[in-house]
Amino acid sequence: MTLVHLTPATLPSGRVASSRRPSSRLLWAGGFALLGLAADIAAGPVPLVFAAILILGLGLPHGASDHLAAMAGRRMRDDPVRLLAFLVLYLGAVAITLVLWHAAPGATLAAFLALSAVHFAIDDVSDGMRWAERVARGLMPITLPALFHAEALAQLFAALSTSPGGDALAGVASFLALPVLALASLAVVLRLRDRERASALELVLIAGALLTFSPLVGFALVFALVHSRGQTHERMATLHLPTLRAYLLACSPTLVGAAILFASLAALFASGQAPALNVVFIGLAALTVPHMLVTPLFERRAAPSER
Ligand SMILES: CC1=C(/C=C/C(C)=C/C=C/C(C)=C/C=O)C(C)(C)CCC1
Repeated sequence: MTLVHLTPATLPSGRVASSRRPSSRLLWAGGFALLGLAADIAAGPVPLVFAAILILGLGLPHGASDHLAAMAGRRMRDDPVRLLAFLVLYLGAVAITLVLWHAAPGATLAAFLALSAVHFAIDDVSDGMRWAERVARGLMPITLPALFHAEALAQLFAALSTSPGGDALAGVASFLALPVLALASLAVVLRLRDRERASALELVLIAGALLTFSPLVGFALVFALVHSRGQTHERMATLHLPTLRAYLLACSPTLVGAAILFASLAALFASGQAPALNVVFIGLAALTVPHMLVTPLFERRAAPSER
């Protein structure tokens, strides 16, 4: 529901509400979509750079508070052992993912995509069960690009695994794309029935973006503008940080660390010594694995007052 939130204010219940009007949110989304279109038309490395900026700039902040969610309201200096245990487990999950990816790239990419679908399905619907919408929101980013960009998707999946692995996964995505589109249409109808036009429109825009743009650009737009934005606002509410400024300040150690890491990578790219792009991608994907475990494990406990 994130095209629906932008400038938050804390409600008496502790939840975060938006003071942005839907029309202004749509304008923002339209502006980003135009940039995405320009990136796809420019081709070459531009779509990749556009996707990287969007994913890192707008996508990263929602995961930067994972340690705060895990501390469940405690201050770090009050429970350093918990923080240390969290960091060890977090980095351990990253390391295990990297080892698995090295040992069995095809199977690990498949598991990563499945876990991501579950993550989006859990996080991106906040009101009620809505099974059709959950399955659609989970699977759309992975399957819909296969309808009109099957070859590009297969190439990306192959770069992250093996050539036969990439073809097989893109084949599964193509097979699922139409049923997923049908589920998304059902979800739109159900939202319209409930007079929730903003949610219905958001679903239509997600599907439209994933069908239209190249796979990386479409994914980056949906990930940054829908998933990450929604989850940033959820975290702000859960952690009782009413403004974006307060949230970013609370996450600043992670954000500064990430900025140093990505600036070093950019410097390596500039000097021609960078690791292969697929290695960078796999590293980023591995970093999201513990993040995907944090929400179900810790988040609901972080704000007992909201239960
Ligand atoms: C569909 C698709 C991709 C899948 C990305 C996924 C599934 C990312 C998941 C990220 C998560 C779960 C972040 C959590 O916050 C690639 C590889 C970019 C290639 C282009 C198409």
